[in-house]
Amino acid sequence: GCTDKNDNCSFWASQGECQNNPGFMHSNCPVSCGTCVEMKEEDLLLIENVTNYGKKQVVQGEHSPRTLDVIRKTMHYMQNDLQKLPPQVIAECTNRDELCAFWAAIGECTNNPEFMSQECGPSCQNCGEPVVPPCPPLGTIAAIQPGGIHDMFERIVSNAPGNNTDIDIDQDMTNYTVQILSMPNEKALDVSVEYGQYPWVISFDNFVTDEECDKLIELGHMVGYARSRDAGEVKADGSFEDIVSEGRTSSGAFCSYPSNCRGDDVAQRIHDRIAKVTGIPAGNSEDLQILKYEVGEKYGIHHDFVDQQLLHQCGPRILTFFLYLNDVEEGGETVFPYLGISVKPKKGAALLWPSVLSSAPRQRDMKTAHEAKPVIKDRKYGVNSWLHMYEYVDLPCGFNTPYDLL
Ligand SMILES: O=C(O)CCC(=O)C(=O)O
Ligand SMILES: [Fe+2]
Repeated sequence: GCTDKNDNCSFWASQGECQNNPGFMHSNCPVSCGTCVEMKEEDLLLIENVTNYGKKQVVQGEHSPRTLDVIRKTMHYMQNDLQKLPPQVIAECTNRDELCAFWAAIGECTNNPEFMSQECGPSCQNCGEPVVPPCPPLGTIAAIQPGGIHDMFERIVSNAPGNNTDIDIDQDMTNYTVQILSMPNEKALDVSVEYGQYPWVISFDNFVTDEECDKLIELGHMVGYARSRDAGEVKADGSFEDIVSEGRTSSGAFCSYPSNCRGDDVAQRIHDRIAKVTGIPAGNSEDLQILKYEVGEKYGIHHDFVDQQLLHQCGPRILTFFLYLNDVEEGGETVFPYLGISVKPKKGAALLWPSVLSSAPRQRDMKTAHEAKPVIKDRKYGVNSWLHMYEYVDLPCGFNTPYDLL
């Protein structure tokens, strides 16, 4: 029958996740999303028949018609086309997950081809075919070329209005100053030595006004700060366990359009300001993740780069723009253990660092692993803006659902 598969379903639904993350929600929380459907006799038979080719398929929610369509095509493919292929291919061709047909119906065969070919050959009707990595989506271009991160940081440092009185600040810009916490030495421009080089890390003062800080905190409360899920929980596609916030005990709220947050004037102004300073379009930023740490809460050492996103249309996270929304009496520092950097939270301040190498912007820069120290006295509020290589907002980012629920 039609049931919710997670205790948090009704909470997530109340936060607008049915609209925000329909892929994940409609298959896991159909009751809370109100998307259970009555199945026809012939459809039930179809679902029964396709179990000859792997796991029984889940058909639920508003995507049911398209999911059934995939199953019909799967049956035809398995009974006709597949039979012309070598026996080893036939033997390997099976749906290994109950969500294969659903994923195929929402476009994952093209958005996430490596995973889908492995797990869901019948549903994608491509058993034995070589995997073609996804092209960058039409109409968007890579935000950063090799060397571009280095150039960007140099530009940000020399253009900071508070450091340089020649720069006019327009209406929505603040009079921020910039300090360099880490930068490559001269040889950084020689690509071949970059692995041994230090990355850029810079901090900003007065990047966000007091009023904007207060508004962002309030938006977080409006959306609702949800406690991070425990590390090790199996994700919708079963493969993200070790990426998930190892050691995060704080709470977070994603400032999305469906939760009436991303469209807010202040949220938009912050996205625009970050875009103006970095030169990376606002659409390449994930929804602002507003964080709340109570006394004792922390985020253990981790890296913001997510390997699986290399296969997604949005591409990897290339930069983290982190905002501090309040002064914290004690604790709560952001620490980069490999760089000897420790930053104390300060209202309106910000921190910018790359997740990737400037010379090879699809490769993780291990040196920017970092942690948030436990808050000792007070409460800490912060914001993540994760900037991607490609457009994030208007195009599907493969399986962004599991991250969006962190
Ligand atoms: O709270 C901080 O200082 C850093 C948080 C962080 O690294 C993250 O959320 O990925
Ligand atoms: Fe982080």
